[in-house]
Formats: sequence, structure tokens, C-alpha cells
Amino acid sequence: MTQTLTIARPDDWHLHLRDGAMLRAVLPESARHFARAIIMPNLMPPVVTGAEAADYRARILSALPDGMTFDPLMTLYLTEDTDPEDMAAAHASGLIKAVKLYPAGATTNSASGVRDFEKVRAVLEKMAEIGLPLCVHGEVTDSEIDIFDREAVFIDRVLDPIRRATPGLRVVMEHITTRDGVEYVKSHDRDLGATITTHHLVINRNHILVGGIKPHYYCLPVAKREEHRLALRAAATGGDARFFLGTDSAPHTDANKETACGCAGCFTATNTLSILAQVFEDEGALDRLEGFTSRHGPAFYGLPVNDTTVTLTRGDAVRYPRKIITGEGEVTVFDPGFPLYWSVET
Ligand SMILES: NC(=O)N[C@@H](CC(=O)O)C(=O)O
Ligand SMILES: [Zn+2]
Ligand SMILES: [Zn+2]
Repeated sequence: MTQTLTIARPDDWHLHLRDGAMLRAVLPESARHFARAIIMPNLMPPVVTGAEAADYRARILSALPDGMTFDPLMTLYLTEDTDPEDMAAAHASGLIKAVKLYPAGATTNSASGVRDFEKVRAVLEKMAEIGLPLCVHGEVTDSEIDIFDREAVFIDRVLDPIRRATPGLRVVMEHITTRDGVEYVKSHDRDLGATITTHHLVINRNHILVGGIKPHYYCLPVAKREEHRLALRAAATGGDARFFLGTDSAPHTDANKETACGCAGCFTATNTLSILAQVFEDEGALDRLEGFTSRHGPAFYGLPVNDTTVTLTRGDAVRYPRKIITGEGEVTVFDPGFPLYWSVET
């Protein structure tokens, strides 16, 4: 018997589209299945002002192939020099839906991020006042902190103090990777949500390191122990509206991944929905897939659920290309390590 599942069209609440030739190659991979996405601003140079976000949005829309629709929800990259008035105007016009905090040095293109959190106090207060969410890459950058502990330490030393000091600030903990992250979200019932990636539901740190180093499984925050992956799976499939999908699909060319100092990021846009359907089936939670991919995110951001749908069909194994070709070089598609049986019709 063929099994089918029709859900409201998904959105991606954390996506890297890059620019130029890479943008043109990866955008259709997301637009095929997703209606909207929160677009990460970590370009070189970063998207800091409202005018830069408007220009970037126009470049995204002009890269969209004929016949495809997609609504890029723009963000600003928070720097110590961000102008609260420019930010508020970009929010009031409907252009931006969030501001992104990168601790300086935490991840790809984060050098312009925040070192001294006192310097962004006025911006954060303005955001709390106008209801503009802060999306957070939650890792400390102190060199003495072990890379596997950086998320938990960030929650204690940075995130919790910021939230206490800024009542009403709405925060999305992006790409959480730990039980600590899940528990922090669950213990606060106001103004807090978290995105979970597809790959962190599938891999733990053994997948990166056992039997040879796998550069295409290296991303930040780095995948943790199995107990953390299981906590993420329980959170994603448990129906709690504070958790929603942000794929963090982050394309880097194979040349930049398969090298002595490889870039961080997994490219998952192409096969994310097939992988997620399998994960939710394995957890006996197919009825909760729509909440995670299509309902909880809009609820957090105060946006309507999409009125179009996608239909997933369980059948013979579905094959996706191993790589996509871009004008900058090949980009490897994330390999979940298990066969996929759910195909997506739109
Ligand atoms: N997740 C990653 O490993 N990489 C992202 C940056 C980020 O989201 O931290 C990228 O821009 O490549
Ligand atoms: Zn990040
Ligand atoms: Zn990201």
C-alpha cells in the first residue's frame, strides 16, 4: 500500500543561500520544497544595514528560476556598530524578520560579530521593545573551552545573562546540538524557541571521526555525543511548538571542505524533507512532521501558515544527486547514511 502524507508547505527557519553563482545554484534546491526561509546574513562582507538587506533580497529574487516562488525572510547581521534606528526602520517596513548574533570568531564569516555584549545593549533593548527576534549562534569562542562544551557554556555565561538583562527579548537558539539546549528551551515558556537541523537529528560525533575523517559531516556547532542526538530527536518529534526546522543548509565547495583545514557546514537543502520524513517515521511521529516543518516556525514569527501543500509519498528508494554543480565548483549533498523512501511532490 502506498502511504502518502500531505502537509502545509514547509519553511526553513535558518538557511544560507550565499551570493552570486553559488546563490543561483542552491536557491532552486530550497525553493523546490520550501515556501519561505530565514536567510542568514553572513556574507563577505556581512549584511548589516537595512539597505544591504534590501539589495540582498533583490539579488535572491532575481536568481529565482522562472516558475518558482520563494519568499526570502531577511535578517541583519548584528555588529557592535549596528544602528538601532536603521534596524527598527527595516523591521517596520516588513523587510527584516530577525537579527542574527554571531559571537566573533564562532563560525563561518563571524569576524564582524560581537565581542563585547555591552556594546549591543541598546540594540537588544530596541529589539525587545519592537518585538524583533534575535537569532543566536550559541557557542562561546574562548579558546580554552572545549569545542564540545561551547554551546552549554554559552547558555550559562552569555545567553541566560542577556535574556535576564533584556526582558521581552524574543530569542531563537539556532541549530541546537545538545540536551542542555533542549532543556534550556523547555524550562522557559516565554520568548524562546529553537531551530534544529536535519543533520543533527541524524549524525553524532562518531559519524565525523570513526573510520576516517568525514569532512562533509563537519559543521558548527559540531555534532555531539549520541545522548544529545537522541535529545534533539525527542524535541523535534515531540510536538512541542518551541522547536522548529532550521536546516542550516550551508553550501561550501568540495574543494573548500576536502582540504587540510575544511570549512564547516552541511548542505542539506536537496534531500532534507525525505530525510525528515524518515526520521519522523522511525520515531513513530509522522503526524508531527507538519508541526515541525510548517506550523511551529510561523507561530513563533507571527506569520501565517502557508496555504499551499507538499505531498510526501513512501515508495521505492528515492535517489538524489550526490553533488550539485555550481559556478564555484561541486557541492556535496548531505548523505544521511540510510536509504530514503519518501519522495516529495509539490
Ligand atoms: N553551520 C555551519 O557549519 N556553517 C555556517 C555558519 C553557521 O551557521 O554557523 C556557514 O555559513 O557555513
Ligand atoms: Zn551558526
Ligand atoms: Zn547557519
